[in-house]
Amino acid sequence: MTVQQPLIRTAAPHTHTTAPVDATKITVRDVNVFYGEKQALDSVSIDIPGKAVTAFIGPSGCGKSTFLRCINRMNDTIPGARVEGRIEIDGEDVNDKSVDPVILRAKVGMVFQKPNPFPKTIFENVAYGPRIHGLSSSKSELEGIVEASLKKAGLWGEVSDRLHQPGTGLSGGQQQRLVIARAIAVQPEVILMDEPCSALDPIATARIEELIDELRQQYCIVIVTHSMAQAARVSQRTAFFHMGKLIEHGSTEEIFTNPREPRTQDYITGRTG
Ligand SMILES: Nc1ncnc2c1ncn2[C@@H]1O[C@H](COP(=O)(O)OP(=O)(O)OP(=O)(O)O)[C@@H](O)[C@H]1O
Repeated sequence: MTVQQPLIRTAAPHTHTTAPVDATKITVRDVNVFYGEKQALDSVSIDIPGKAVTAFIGPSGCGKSTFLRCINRMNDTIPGARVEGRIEIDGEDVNDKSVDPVILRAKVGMVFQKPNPFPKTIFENVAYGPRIHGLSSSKSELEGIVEASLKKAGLWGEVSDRLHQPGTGLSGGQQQRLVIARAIAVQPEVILMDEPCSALDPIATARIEELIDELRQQYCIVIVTHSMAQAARVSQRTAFFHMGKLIEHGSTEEIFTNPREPRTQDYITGRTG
């Protein structure tokens, strides 16, 4: 196959592409998802590494968000949705009857397209999770968790003097970092991001991308993005979906420079989309 020059360039190797990725964190085998009679995902199997960013790309409606929601059982909340197959995190079946979805969703945090802070103060947005999950035994411990989470989300410097003002008063990019701090506060292992920058301007987007690059040192991150440039910039692994099927996955560099499948090639070169 003749491989054309890619339209999208992956970031310089020192930032990620040649960095070794960690061992498998999430194991997915033969996952099918149905909404009523309609099948949205067809026999998806993939191993997702820990301490790395995996990007899900593909045309609109191919099932990226549906698959992301399988990982923390958010599809359970959609009437008529049915998930088959096996998804394990560190060898534990997320769909096992013994798994409490509330605890699972703390371990597997989620960030959505539109920042969704609670209508509470900045402090309360971050403190809420640790409080309900019993992660702190004193006020000062809780304050410590809030500060550490806001620092990890790169927001502390901008909000430390107004912690008791509403979270909704922040800019879109700050709100998205607040939501990330809220996820971090309950000690997640995996962070799922569903087009986290699509409502943000380029500067706020760049700030979130930098943050994602920092967070991957500590967390398994899975990001759905419509921007192939973003996938190339932030991820070490990329998975290409098309019409409910996982067509191809591999290192981001490979997928963007030398895809095995013509459908991947057509998508990344902009011939389909
Ligand atoms: N709640 C739902 N009820 C019924 N069908 C749904 C629901 N959510 C998604 N679907 C369908 O499942 C398929 C996959 O949708 P999904 O949102 O996962 O795709 P996507 O790749 O994330 O799309 P996009 O890039 O546009 O966000 C689509 O055909 C969609 O219409």
